[in-house]
Amino acid sequence: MIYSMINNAARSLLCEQFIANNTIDPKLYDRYVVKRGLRNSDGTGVMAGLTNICNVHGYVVNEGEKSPIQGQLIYRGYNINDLVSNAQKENRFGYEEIVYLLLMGDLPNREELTAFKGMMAENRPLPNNFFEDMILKAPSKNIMNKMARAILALYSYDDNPENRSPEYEMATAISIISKLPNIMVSAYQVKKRCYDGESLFMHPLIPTHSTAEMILSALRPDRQFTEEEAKILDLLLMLHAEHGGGNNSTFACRVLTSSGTDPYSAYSAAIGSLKGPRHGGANLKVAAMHQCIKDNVQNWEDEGEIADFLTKILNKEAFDHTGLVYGMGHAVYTLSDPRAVILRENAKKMAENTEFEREYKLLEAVERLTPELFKKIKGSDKAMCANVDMYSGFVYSMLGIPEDLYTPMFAVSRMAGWCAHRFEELVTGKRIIRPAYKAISGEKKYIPLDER
Ligand SMILES: CC(=O)SCCNC(=O)CCNC(=O)[C@H](O)C(C)(C)COP(=O)(O)OP(=O)(O)OC[C@H]1O[C@@H](n2cnc3c(N)ncnc32)[C@H](O)[C@@H]1OP(=O)(O)O
Ligand SMILES: O=C([O-])CC(=O)C(=O)O
Repeated sequence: MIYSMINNAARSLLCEQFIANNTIDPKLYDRYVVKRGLRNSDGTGVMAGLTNICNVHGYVVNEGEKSPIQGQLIYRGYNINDLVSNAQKENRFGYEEIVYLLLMGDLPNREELTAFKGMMAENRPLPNNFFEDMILKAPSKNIMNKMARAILALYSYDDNPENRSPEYEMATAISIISKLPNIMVSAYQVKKRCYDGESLFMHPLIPTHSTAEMILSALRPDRQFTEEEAKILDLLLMLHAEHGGGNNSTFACRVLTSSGTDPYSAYSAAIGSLKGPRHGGANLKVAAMHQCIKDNVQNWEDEGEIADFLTKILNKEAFDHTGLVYGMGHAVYTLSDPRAVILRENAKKMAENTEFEREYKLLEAVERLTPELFKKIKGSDKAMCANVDMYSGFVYSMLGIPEDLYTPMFAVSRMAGWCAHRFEELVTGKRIIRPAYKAISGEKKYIPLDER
């Protein structure tokens, strides 16, 4: 049921008027040299700031020409491949170390890491009555929506939410990063009870758990999980934690921060942005698209048949009729997104000799076939690769994590990056972010009501 009391006929009429008065001729963007989506004509982003936090490296510009390269992701100077492989070599969880690295600016030593993990564990519980008042009441079918509202609601539980001192901001950031997984799982349990007719259970937290272990333990009725499962979830958390200042959600966080507003407003806005299907919400869309391909392609090993269906998607004749192959394409990466490379390898290993193997091969065929089809259909020479959202949902599904949590898991991890960028904006930005819009409306003489 829609709460709006505007009937269909009125809605159509208002929309018609809106469209008639609001179309903008695409040629005007060129005439006024407007950088649509804050992009230069070759697709590179307009430089909007400086950052110490992360380098997303996806192409080189040589004598004015953009050349594709294999993608690299560097957190605070450390290559993501090194961060991941060293945590794996030492057989330990890596996400908490990455949170420390992003917030504080360098890797923690053993004592610092132990103390930080303790701080995160202490901060996981929600304030008194928060679950009853803010999560159980007014549930949402969409966990991203509930998480954004829960973060905003935390403002009321903070004694001094307008304190902008770095010490206060740091404490707030650690508190929110630690609480968000708990908020996510709680919101999901309530959603299942209210909308799916399932039982609600709320296991007590175990303070010694890493973030990945806490999530698996809280989600499963019997609290059981294997070490291997927890390490894969930890890997997903490490890979999603940060992606520079220009991605849509981080930029949203920086835009809000630059106005001087409170952290709860800035972080909830970032969650709202990440929810979008062209950003973090793409992992959910990939799952739906994968299902649609499985339903419509009879022989999953027939590349011709898969290519025909992808052609229909690209021509807006199938799936959600947007023409987008979700999980493909990136604003920065050209030949590869290093996160998708790592996730593909892990997805392959997990699926081998299991019921998931055929599905993995189908997804991999989508990744392989789409770039050529895209070039042919669009007549574009844009290099296109799979992005982080291509395989993440599939890995979550093999871990038994429900689709409702695909994008929320991304938000839980990325909160670390958003917090680091908020600090950087507070400390180094010092200007309200305020680009310009060229007005093309012209001027009109006011007509009195009776004469219109
Ligand atoms: C965590 C993340 O946010 S990763 C990205 C997740 N998003 C997705 O997977 C959604 C699918 N991909 C996309 O929509 C895009 O590739 C984006 C948003 C990720 C990046 O977009 P950009 O590189 O900036 O490309 P841009 O938006 O300029 O598109 C250029 C053209 O290519 C098309 N295009 C880009 N990606 C795709 C795609 N995956 N499938 C079909 N067409 C595409 C666009 O529709 C556009 O067509 P148009 O000129 O007819 O309007
Ligand atoms: O960088 C981007 O535009 C989107 C992305 O991959 C991310 O935020 O992880």
